[in-house]
Amino acid sequence: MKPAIITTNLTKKYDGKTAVDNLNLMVNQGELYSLLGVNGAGKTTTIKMLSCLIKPTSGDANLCGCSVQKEALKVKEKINVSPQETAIAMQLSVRENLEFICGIYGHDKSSSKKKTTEVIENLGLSEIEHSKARTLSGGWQRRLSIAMALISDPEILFLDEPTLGLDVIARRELWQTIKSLKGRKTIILTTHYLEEAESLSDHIGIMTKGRLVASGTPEELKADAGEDRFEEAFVKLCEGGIGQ
Ligand SMILES: Nc1ncnc2c1ncn2[C@@H]1O[C@H](COP(=O)(O)OP(=O)(O)OP(=O)(O)O)[C@@H](O)[C@H]1O
Repeated sequence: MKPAIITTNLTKKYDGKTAVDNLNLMVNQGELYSLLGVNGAGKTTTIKMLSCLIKPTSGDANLCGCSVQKEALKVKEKINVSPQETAIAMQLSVRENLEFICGIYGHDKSSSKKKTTEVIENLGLSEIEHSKARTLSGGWQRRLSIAMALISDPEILFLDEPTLGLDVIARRELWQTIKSLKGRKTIILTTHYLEEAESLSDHIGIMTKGRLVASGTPEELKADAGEDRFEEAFVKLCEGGIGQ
């Protein structure tokens, strides 16, 4: 398997305070990797550095062969982000939102229609394609937000807390959408829902105070912590930092 992301001593300091501390992780192409950690652990800062929204203080990350320090523009062509705060135009329909994004990426009218239809079909949005975004439930809005991020055909997709605030049914429906992308895209997910990480991830990294304190498959992490339940393993690994 080829690596999609390799970070080397990736570090971010804010006014001398270290938010991400010499992070070394590797994510293989086509896998779903979850970054977990308690509030303030450094997950969002890591995602922001990997998606070139902020510059690392030191160290580097290589995404699909390109350095975030030296080739940020090339990295941006290969990735996309479905952010926590949705970037949907509420007065537009689902189709109009997607066609608008196609325009930003330089598609002409007929190619926009074709690409939009393809993404609508792939993400199961057909029944709501003509609904105004503002009339959609939170779950549908998140699905539209992911669809918008897929218009550019990114090799790597970042999903920052994609199911935050969704009810349990909508959350599980979104899991199906995310599962349907597995293997086709490299996905980096942050979440506070441990059951979600356990159910969806190929590999999980656990961060505490800016450092990666454990990494492995959900089964490996449970075995490392000597726990049957993932939640117990997570707490133990956060506190003890074993299992690297
Ligand atoms: N722009 C900023 N300026 C100063 N400090 C910051 C900034 N952004 C983040 N931090 C600090 O960096 C640390 C890591 O924050 P970060 O948001 O990456 O954590 P997180 O794991 O994503 O947390 P959460 O789960 O609450 O979203 C925290 O101590 C935070 O206060």
